[in-house]
Amino acid sequence: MRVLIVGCGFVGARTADILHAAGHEVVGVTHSSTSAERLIHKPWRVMACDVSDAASVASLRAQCEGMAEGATPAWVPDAFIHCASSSKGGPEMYQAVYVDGMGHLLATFPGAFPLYTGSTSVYPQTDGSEVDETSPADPGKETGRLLLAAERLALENGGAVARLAGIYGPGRSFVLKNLLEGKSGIEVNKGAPDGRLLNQIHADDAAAALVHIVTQKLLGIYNVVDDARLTQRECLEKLAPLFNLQVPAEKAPDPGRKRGWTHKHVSNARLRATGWAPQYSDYFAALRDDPELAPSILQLVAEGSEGYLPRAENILLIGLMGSGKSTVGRMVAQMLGFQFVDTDHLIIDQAGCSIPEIFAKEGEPGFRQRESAVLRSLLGRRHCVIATGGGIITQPRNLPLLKHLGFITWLEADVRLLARRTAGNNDRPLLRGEEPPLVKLERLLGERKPIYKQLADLRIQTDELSQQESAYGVAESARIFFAQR
Ligand SMILES: Nc1ncnc2c1ncn2[C@@H]1O[C@H](COP(=O)(O)OP(=O)(O)OP(=O)(O)O)[C@@H](O)[C@H]1O
Ligand SMILES: O=C(O)C1=C[C@@H](O)[C@@H](O)[C@H](O)C1
Ligand SMILES: [Mg+2]
Repeated sequence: MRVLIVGCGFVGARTADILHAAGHEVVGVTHSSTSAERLIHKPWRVMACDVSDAASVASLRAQCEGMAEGATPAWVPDAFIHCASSSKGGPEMYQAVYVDGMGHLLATFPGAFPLYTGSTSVYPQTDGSEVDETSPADPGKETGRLLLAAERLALENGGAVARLAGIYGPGRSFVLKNLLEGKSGIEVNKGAPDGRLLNQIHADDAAAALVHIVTQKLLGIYNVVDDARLTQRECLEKLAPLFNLQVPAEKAPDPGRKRGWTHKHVSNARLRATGWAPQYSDYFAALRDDPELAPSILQLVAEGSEGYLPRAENILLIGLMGSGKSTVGRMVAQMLGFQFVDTDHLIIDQAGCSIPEIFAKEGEPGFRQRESAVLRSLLGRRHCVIATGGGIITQPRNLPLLKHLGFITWLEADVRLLARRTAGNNDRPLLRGEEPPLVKLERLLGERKPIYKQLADLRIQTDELSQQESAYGVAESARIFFAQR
């Protein structure tokens, strides 16, 4: 199938990736040549076009036709997906991008199946009711009415509309970002004593839904939302403790909300009945199973102008194999009355086999995936001493999690000492390869040192110290660190 994807943003680019990987011919369209450049590495074609301008859309068609050289028939799309965004503009932008844009695409590609991506914000209900595609959609705001006008164009021309709920994914989650930045509240009023009902969808699931609708040419309107029925209170009461934060206070709904204040639960039953199901049934499943979601938002907050990342009251030990993370960690836990946790042990328990067996069966990538999942599962824990695996810092996605999870100590020791300490057993597959252990440890130190250094709140050179002395140093430094925060 030949598909034109107009608007290759957060959902559009993913949709193009899925279609391309499934063997479809994809042309991705962005609104300017600068935005096209950002997608230059994609395996599908990218073209620039301003959908609000009829001449620009005509030129897009000419560019598509020009793709097929010589005698082969011109490249004409079998379907197009309008998922361009007005980038937060007002009614004029909505009219230009959504309504005029849809009109230009329909006129220019008359034979193509049209899919318009709208929004569940068109349902105006404020009574907490369950809404489906047959429920009244009559938003009070002008912008909402323009979304409906664009929808009508798709429907009247034998196409489909996907009404997307609030999209989140790696790098984007307003709920978590606001919470971490201390900006969230439970928006209550008389009709919603527990705050609004949240209707959300993971970007991967949204993209999979668009692919599902377009490849099957499903007709009519489909809500694209996950399976959860979740009030703001339920969400924040579960989310805040996961990040060691207080549940935010209640507040009045913000009258300036871009798409108005609504309180309804949007049903996905119609789309589910056609065979689509979300990979992430709710937001918490995504936090657990999407390896990038939580780390990316923690990173965003850490980099943000306010830059304050909440740190949980735990102690983490990092460092090379044999540096004493497990041994010293156990002692620190005892000194402070903290619980001792070892990520390597959690991985072994969860996998039901040893680390060398995991490496043999799944390779190092399999082991690293398990290690990241174990780290995510520690979100919300406090008063723990966490001994980590020596290579946990090799995965960039683990770094914001480690930083958030607590006070980080890097245990250092001379590599010859490490080689001696680790010589006695076969639990460390990385030291049982072709390379002699000392050479391997030296190489790993070279690769990892900058990351250990960047991450550590405290470095302890342990060569001359007993295990008790190291443990005492960690415990006292952590005590001071937490007392000062
Ligand atoms: N400061 C120390 N002095 C003497 N021996 C030590 C010291 N720290 C650790 N050891 C010994 O070194 C060996 C390896 O230590 P340990 O298992 O705690 O390392 P680790 O950092 O957890 O390694 P890995 O990354 O492989 O889990 C153990 O036998 C331990 O008793
Ligand atoms: O340094 C490493 O990469 C490793 C250290 C151990 O703790 C284990 O996590 C595993 O053997 C890998
Ligand atoms: Mg260990």
